[in-house]
Amino acid sequence: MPVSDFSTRPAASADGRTIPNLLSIAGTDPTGGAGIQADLKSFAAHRAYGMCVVTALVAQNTEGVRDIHLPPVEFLRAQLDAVSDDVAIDGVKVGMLGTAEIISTVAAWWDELTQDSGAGAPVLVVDPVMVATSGDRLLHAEAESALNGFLHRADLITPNVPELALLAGAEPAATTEELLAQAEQVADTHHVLVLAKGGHLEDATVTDTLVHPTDDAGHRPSYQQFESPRVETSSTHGTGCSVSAALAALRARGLSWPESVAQVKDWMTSSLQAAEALDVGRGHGPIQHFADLWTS
Ligand SMILES: Nc1ncnc2c1ncn2[C@@H]1O[C@H](COP(=O)(O)OP(=O)(O)OP(=O)(O)O)[C@@H](O)[C@H]1O
Ligand SMILES: Cc1ncc(COP(=O)(O)O)c(N)n1
Repeated sequence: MPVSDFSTRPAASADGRTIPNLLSIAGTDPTGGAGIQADLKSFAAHRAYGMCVVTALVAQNTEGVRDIHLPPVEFLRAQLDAVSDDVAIDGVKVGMLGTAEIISTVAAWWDELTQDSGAGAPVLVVDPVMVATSGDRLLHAEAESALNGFLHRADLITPNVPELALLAGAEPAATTEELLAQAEQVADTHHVLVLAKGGHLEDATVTDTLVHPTDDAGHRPSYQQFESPRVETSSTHGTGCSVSAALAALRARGLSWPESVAQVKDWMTSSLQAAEALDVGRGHGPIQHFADLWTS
């Protein structure tokens, strides 16, 4: 956890910029609902300038993943350097990493980028993408321990129910209580703030919870819970990607984590409600990122 204070952070405008520069490091979805394509829409919906570095080219659609092509890691590093040699980055969202080699390449770049920056480091949100909604694996099973070794760098991680179970080495939680116990374990293991997302539970209310690690005195700040009504829709492809990108953007704009989560939950509810106006694919369709913008 590189940021000592979990609740406040200077806005990107502290050095004169009012529109933060946000980078997504993730895989692709040619149907535009998940991965990098979702992240860029989410950055734009939250008034941030979006940039992207591709970790994996994924031949997928709303029905599932067909194939994955991994560019050489030297080329991944070249993409990362091309951005950071030129642009002041205010926030980074990391999604699909795929392999241990990709994880160590991104980690080395991040460590060099931030070695002297202290609290001035970009916001880092890690969505520990492992398995797609369709059930297809997006992270090699043998890379799970490498992903565990990456997480302490993050300001916030945003696992869903199955991802939190894999990180905690447990069965997927069936209740919010089980989810929170796993989140506490993961928060303490990696000393990182966890947003435990409840989308995969079946309650009529979807609850996401910010779970802090214990501090040096063994004290854990109280949970902050964010509830919203469950929207009945099959258009949930890319919700996790979109939420993590939105949180990175709002935090880089200077909102606290609780303010960011509250705002993103409201936005996600309207994006899911408006998704039926889209007609994209036969499987799990995308959300409507711009529902609040396209009012006519
Ligand atoms: N049906 C729903 N109605 C309202 N909010 C939802 C619904 N499903 C998910 N959300 C919200 O969307 C976000 C993503 O939740 P979820 O737990 O589904 O993550 P995820 O599994 O990573 O997403 P993805 O479907 O992209 O894999 C959370 O903020 C959650 O509260
Ligand atoms: C490149 C990429 N990253 C992440 C996801 C997860 O999204 P979902 O669980 O909604 O399929 C995905 N399908 N593809």
